[in-house]
Amino acid sequence: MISPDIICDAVTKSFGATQAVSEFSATLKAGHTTALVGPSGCGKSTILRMIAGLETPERGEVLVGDEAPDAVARRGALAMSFQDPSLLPWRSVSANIALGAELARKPADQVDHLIDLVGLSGFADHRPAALSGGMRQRAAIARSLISKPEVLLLDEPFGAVDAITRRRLNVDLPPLWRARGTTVVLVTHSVEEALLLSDRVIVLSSRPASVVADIAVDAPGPRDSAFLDTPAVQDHARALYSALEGR
Ligand SMILES: Nc1ncnc2c1ncn2[C@@H]1O[C@H](COP(=O)(O)OP(=O)(O)OP(=O)(O)O)[C@@H](O)[C@H]1O
Repeated sequence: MISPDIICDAVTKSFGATQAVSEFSATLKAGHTTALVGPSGCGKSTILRMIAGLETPERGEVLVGDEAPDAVARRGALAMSFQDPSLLPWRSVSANIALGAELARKPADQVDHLIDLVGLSGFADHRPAALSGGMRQRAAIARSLISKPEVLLLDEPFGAVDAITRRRLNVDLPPLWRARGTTVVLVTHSVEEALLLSDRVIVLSSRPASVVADIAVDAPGPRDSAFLDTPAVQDHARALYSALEGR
């Protein structure tokens, strides 16, 4: 699979009188995971939605490789997992996960593996109403992974997941998308999660979002909770908190 760079060129977006994003520019490298962190309401989801082709910039441009985002989505190469999992209530967990492949016109050949990976073994035949919010979110993550997308957009994907499971998913899921060479953009409120999952963390200002810090997280090898205790990563965490606090 050849994943594309994502290029945001001076992207600006307003909703009526509310300017959500101002002149946001960044090239998000192919096969890398980039985290966007910033204060609540600063415009992170709006940036992600423009990369997904769900919102159109009023000025500037988003390109995924050399294509417009909606073209990439139409050919089934882009998947997104939202804060709100939006599963189909009449479908089982496994059928909801398979839907990610059906919509992308790809084979649904990894449903059981993904159910295991997100810790939903034993719930494959359950309907979403029989799951907790965190379990529904995990099903949505599996649904976004099944089509093996070139571009994966994750908006607070673990927000409702309990702390222990979240920690496990933070360690278990990235090897899957890294092995596939997926270009991933992640929105998270957690500095620790951003450091565990990402090659690069972009800190955004309060609304309208613009870049206030841009930190590369170079770390070959596996990342687990011990990784967060290493001096280099603690330096990154301090720099990120300073940028978030505007110091
Ligand atoms: N469809 C919309 N219509 C009107 N205003 C919107 C719309 N989408 C976003 N906004 C506004 O744009 C601003 C940025 O919203 P956005 O959801 O991008 O922030 P965020 O950084 O993702 O927030 P959070 O971290 O709380 O999820 C907010 O003031 C929000 O109210």
